[in-house]
Amino acid sequence: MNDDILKVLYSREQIQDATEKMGKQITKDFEGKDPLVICILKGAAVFYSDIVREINTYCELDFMDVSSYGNETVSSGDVKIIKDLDTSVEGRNVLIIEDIIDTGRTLKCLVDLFEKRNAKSVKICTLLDKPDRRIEGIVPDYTGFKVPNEFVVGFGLDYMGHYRNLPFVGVLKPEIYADNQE
Ligand SMILES: O=P(O)(O)OC[C@H]1O[C@H](OP(=O)(O)OP(=O)(O)O)[C@H](O)[C@@H]1O
Ligand code: HPA
Ligand SMILES: [Mg+2]
Repeated sequence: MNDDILKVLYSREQIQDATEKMGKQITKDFEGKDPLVICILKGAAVFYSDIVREINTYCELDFMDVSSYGNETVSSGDVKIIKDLDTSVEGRNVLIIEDIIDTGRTLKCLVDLFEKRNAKSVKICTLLDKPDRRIEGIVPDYTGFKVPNEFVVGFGLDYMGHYRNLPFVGVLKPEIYADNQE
């Protein structure tokens, strides 16, 4: 698996530092607000487990599974809810945790949904932001790194279901993508 990586963009240590910084700020901003901290599966799972342990105030955790990429490197634009929240967002301060904002379609759909469900506030924390590819006007409140316009994998992010377990964020060798384009 490691042989498929062309280059590492963000190491485990760099991600850890960024996560600690974001956690400190989130702790300050959400003190006394008892936020509902939502993990957007599957991509955010790895980052989520780290960031929630840096939030040093009362909060509740919940999970939602949405998907728009399937096995492609380009969003289908069709955001499907595979598993909804167990908790009501009505009157709650919501903090969405994502691995990456790319076109912004996933988050636009989620922010609209939580506003329609009468959340008190909706904020976004993302490990990675790829602003060059934005279609929807989504701006995160907490960002780990701005990434160049490349398809990245690792730390929760997949290509065809693989590489989520890499402990860093990197770029695959071009032949890996080419091998899958028939
Ligand atoms: O800004 P966008 O263009 O919408 O892309 C970002 C979304 O795409 C990926 O999820 P995906 O739909 O691939 O599902 P996954 O999290 O299960 O991998 C990623 O985890 C984000 O949720
Ligand atoms: O660059 C990416 N990598 C993996 N999954 C993604 N989903 C949106 N953008 C990406
Ligand atoms: Mg996702």
